[in-house]
Amino acid sequence: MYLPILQIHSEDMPPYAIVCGDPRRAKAIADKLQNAKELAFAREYRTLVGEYNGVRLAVVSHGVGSPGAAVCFEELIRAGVKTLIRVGTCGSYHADIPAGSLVISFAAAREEGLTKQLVPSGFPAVADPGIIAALEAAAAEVPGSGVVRTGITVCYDAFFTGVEELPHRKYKQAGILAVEMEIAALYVVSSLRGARAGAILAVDGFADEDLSEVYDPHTDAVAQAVEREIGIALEAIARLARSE
Ligand SMILES: O=P(O)(O)O[C@H]1O[C@H](CO)[C@@H](O)[C@H]1O
Ligand SMILES: O=c1cc[nH]c(=O)[nH]1
Repeated sequence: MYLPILQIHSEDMPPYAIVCGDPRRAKAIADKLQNAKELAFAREYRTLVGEYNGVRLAVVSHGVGSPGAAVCFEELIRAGVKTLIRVGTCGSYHADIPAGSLVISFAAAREEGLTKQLVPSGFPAVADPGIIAALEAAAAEVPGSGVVRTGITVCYDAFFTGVEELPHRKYKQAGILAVEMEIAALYVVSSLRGARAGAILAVDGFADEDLSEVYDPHTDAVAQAVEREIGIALEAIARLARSE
């Protein structure tokens, strides 16, 4: 089967995939694989395949924001991908989860618009527990400094605030760890289409006004956290593959 938006053939796709927003991050992840090959680079969707410790996997960029990312997730699942791990960045709500920390998201509050067009408001955006366990186990093994926390994240469409206030204060008070823009789509689409998903995020700053300073996602601390989460996601996939 030919997937017209990603511009890939399902026959070329393995059952495991790492997904991320940035096409350059996708290439950086694929550079850690053996026999890596780029299959397509269409719009924001860069698809590469390779092997990690004998496990074939794809690495695919989905761009910024849920509608475009959902197109990517839908086509990957149609192509036969069964396990998707998002390796992203996020803004933290808490002073003790500063830039350079990692957040494993086991569920997402659905503050974006895309999933409202797919499922009723009561439908949860949840990760696969096996993937979360594999990410946590891999995080305990992959070296690196900095906080690693597992919890709930919130998914927005807006990155910059307009004249309406984003509900940061309420979600922070409710114990949400961090904000990003695609996990709700990933978890809902995966649930609907019979795939399993999880996500790990590198904190690149603070998301709300109480804590925010100058936003700079290009620091050494963030780069090191991204490097570490890539290692954790690859190890998690190796663990999942070994257990199957
Ligand atoms: O680093 P990525 O994977 O792109 O994730 C986060 O970064 C982007 C915003 O800068 C959004 O896509 C958000 O979800
Ligand atoms: O969506 C995002 C991603 C990274 N950092 C943020 O503050 N927000």
